[in-house]
Amino acid sequence: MTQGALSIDGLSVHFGGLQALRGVSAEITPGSVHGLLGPNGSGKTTLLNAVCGFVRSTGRVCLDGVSLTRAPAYVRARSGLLRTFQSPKLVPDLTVEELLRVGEHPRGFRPWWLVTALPLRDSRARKSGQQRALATLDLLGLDGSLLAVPIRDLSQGVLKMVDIARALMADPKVLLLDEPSSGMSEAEIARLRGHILELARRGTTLLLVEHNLPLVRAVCDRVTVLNLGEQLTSGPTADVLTRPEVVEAFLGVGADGSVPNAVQEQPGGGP
Ligand SMILES: Nc1ncnc2c1ncn2[C@@H]1O[C@H](COP(=O)(O)OP(=O)(O)OP(=O)(O)O)[C@@H](O)[C@H]1O
Repeated sequence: MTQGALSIDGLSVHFGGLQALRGVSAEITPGSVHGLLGPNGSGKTTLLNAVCGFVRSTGRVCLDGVSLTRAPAYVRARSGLLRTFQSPKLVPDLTVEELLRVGEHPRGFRPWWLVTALPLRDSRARKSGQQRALATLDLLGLDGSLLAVPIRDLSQGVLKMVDIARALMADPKVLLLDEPSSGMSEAEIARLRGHILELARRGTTLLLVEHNLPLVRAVCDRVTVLNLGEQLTSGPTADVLTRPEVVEAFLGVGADGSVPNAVQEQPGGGP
C-alpha cells in the first residue's frame, strides 16, 4: 500500500440557502487515523462528499501536495482517494466477488461495464482478480467463501466490511470511512478496530467519521470536531475529547453539568 497526505483547506458547501460546511481545514499525515466527529447534521458526511468531489465545494483539497480541487470524483478515486458509505447502496444482485472486481476499476482504468457485463474470458485476469479479492477479504478477517454470496444476503455488519473491501480493491492512499461501525455488533466493532489499526500500520491514511467514541479513542491519532458545519476544534484525540466545548456540543451535558456515562463509554455511544 502507498502512503498519502491529505490536506483540506477552507472547505465550504452550500445546499441552496443552507451552508452545510464553513471553511473547514485539516492536515492529515500519511499513515495516520484522523477522526471526524460531531452531532447529527453537523456536516461530517458533507465534508467527505466534498473531499471526494461528490458535491460542489469551495476551498482546496490536496493529495500528496497535488491539488484535486478541480478534479471530478472519478479522477480523485484514480488518484488514490477512496471512500465507504454510511449506508452502502450496493447492487444487490452482484456477488461479493463481482462487487470487489468493480471496486478494482479505479486502479486499472477499465470501464465498469467491461468488468461486470462481459464474460470473464481472460482466465489469468480472472484468477489474479479473484486472488486479489480473496487477499482483501482475508486482510479484513472475512472468509473467502463470501466471494460467491450475493450482496442481498449479507448482514448489515458484513455489508459494511465488504464495502471497505470494495474500496481497498482500488489500493487507496487515503481511505475515508463514513460511520463504519453503525449496524455492527460489538464483536464486529472490536474486529473493525483491529483492522483499522492494521490498515494504518500498513501505510493507508484514514479519515474516520464515527459516533462510537471508544472506537475513536482506540484508533484515532487526532480528531476534528464539527458543529453546525463549523470546525469547533481539532487536535490529539485524548486532549480534544475532554475540552469543555466538545463535551457540551458533542457529548451532551446533563442538567447537573455531568457527562452522561452512556455516551462516554458505551460502544454504541453517540449524540
Ligand atoms: N444533498 C443535500 N441537500 C440539501 N441538504 C443537505 C444535503 N446533504 C446534507 N444536507 C444537509 O446538510 C447538513 C449536514 O448534513 P450531513 O449529512 O453532512 O451531516 P452529518 O454530520 O454527516 O450527520 P449524521 O451524523 O446524521 O450522518 C444537514 O443539515 C443536512 O440536512
